[in-house]
Amino acid sequence: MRFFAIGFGQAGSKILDLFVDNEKQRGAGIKHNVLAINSARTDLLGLRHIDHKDRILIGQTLVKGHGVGTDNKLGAKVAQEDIETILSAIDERGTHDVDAFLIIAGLGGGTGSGGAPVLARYLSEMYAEPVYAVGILPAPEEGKLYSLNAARSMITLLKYVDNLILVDNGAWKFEGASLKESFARINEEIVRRLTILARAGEPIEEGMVGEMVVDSSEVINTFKGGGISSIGYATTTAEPEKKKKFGFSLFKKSREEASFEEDKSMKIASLVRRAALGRLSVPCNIRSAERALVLVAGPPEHLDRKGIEKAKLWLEDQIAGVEVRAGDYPTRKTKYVAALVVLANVTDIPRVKQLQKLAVEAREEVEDAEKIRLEKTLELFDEDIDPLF
Ligand SMILES: Nc1nc2c(ncn2[C@@H]2O[C@H](COP(=O)(O)OP(=O)(O)OP(=O)(O)O)[C@@H](O)[C@H]2O)c(=O)[nH]1
Repeated sequence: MRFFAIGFGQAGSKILDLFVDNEKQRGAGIKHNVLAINSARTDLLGLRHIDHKDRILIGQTLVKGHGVGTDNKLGAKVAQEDIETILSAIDERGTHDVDAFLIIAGLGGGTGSGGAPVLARYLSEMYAEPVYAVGILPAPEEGKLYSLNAARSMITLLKYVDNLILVDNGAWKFEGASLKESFARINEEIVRRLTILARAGEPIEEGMVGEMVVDSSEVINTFKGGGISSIGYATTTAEPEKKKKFGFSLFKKSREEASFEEDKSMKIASLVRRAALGRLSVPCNIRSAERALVLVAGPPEHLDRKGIEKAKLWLEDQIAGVEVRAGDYPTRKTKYVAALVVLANVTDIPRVKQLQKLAVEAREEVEDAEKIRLEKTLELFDEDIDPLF
């Protein structure tokens, strides 16, 4: 699955930077196109792995390289003003072998939160390829302004994207660590999921045979519909296969072998269950998902078709719809077996409801404060003095 991946704003660019590094380290050989876009010059300079030619500073006339200061209306304006520059950069890099666009942004800030929906709108109008967004939700302790930004951005994004994959910073904060301290680890978790998703439909390593191949078109079919998705992930170490000591008699050997195979398939099925029921990118009710996709990656001797089929049947029972796609990706470049579960088009997401409530409160407080400020300022000058002009 080849992405044209765009990191918008600080959070989005940092996550993309890590994704680029990860792909290089693994020698994945999948050619993604990437762009980091920001209105803050220093944030762009801080990136380490994205080529300088793939970094775009926007809004120089309006904010002079200093960012939009958590004002996502200004973020949208800045993106709109420089949309030609962004679209030309995308066009120059080419889109003919791209399977989907992926815009990554923190929804609580200004540049990414305001700019991502503007870009999504243009891309969806101009290109046939699906447009996905990875939206990072602010943690509750970041305050109501962040909630208002995220709620506004989400509702606009949903008008233009083919799917919005949410990540909840609040749910992912690591115990004992501050939110800022947790960022690096949260970003790693996001990148792990994106990396596996990117493996779908790509040529596997030489000499490896995937038993159940998931093509990029199956990912696209899972995500279609323009809803919100949550992604689960679980890993287990791929223990070296114990030398099979299968006794003397032929009968005994086949029984032990069967139980060994059974064990392997149970492990895969339970790994997938852990991914679906464990920490999701945004906590949601699995029973409200319309579709699901399972991808299992790991050393080939640890993958198991029966296990994946079992997991698939189990997921069919769990979700609201009936469409569950599943496949594997054998690789020797890891000591782990990893399972990714996409819960597509989920509708029961308490955090989204809560964010909207906070956003409405924030909007009302802003409006009230403005009204009071105007009244009080007028009261300050209620003596009968004429202005100069
Ligand atoms: N997961 C994660 N979230 C981040 C990171 N950096 C910032 N955030 C979150 O993203 C939101 C702020 O978005 P940013 O990307 O920093 O802001 P921006 O788009 O650059 O916009 P301005 O700074 O206002 O110009 C907040 O909710 C932060 O919690 C990061 O590295 N990882």
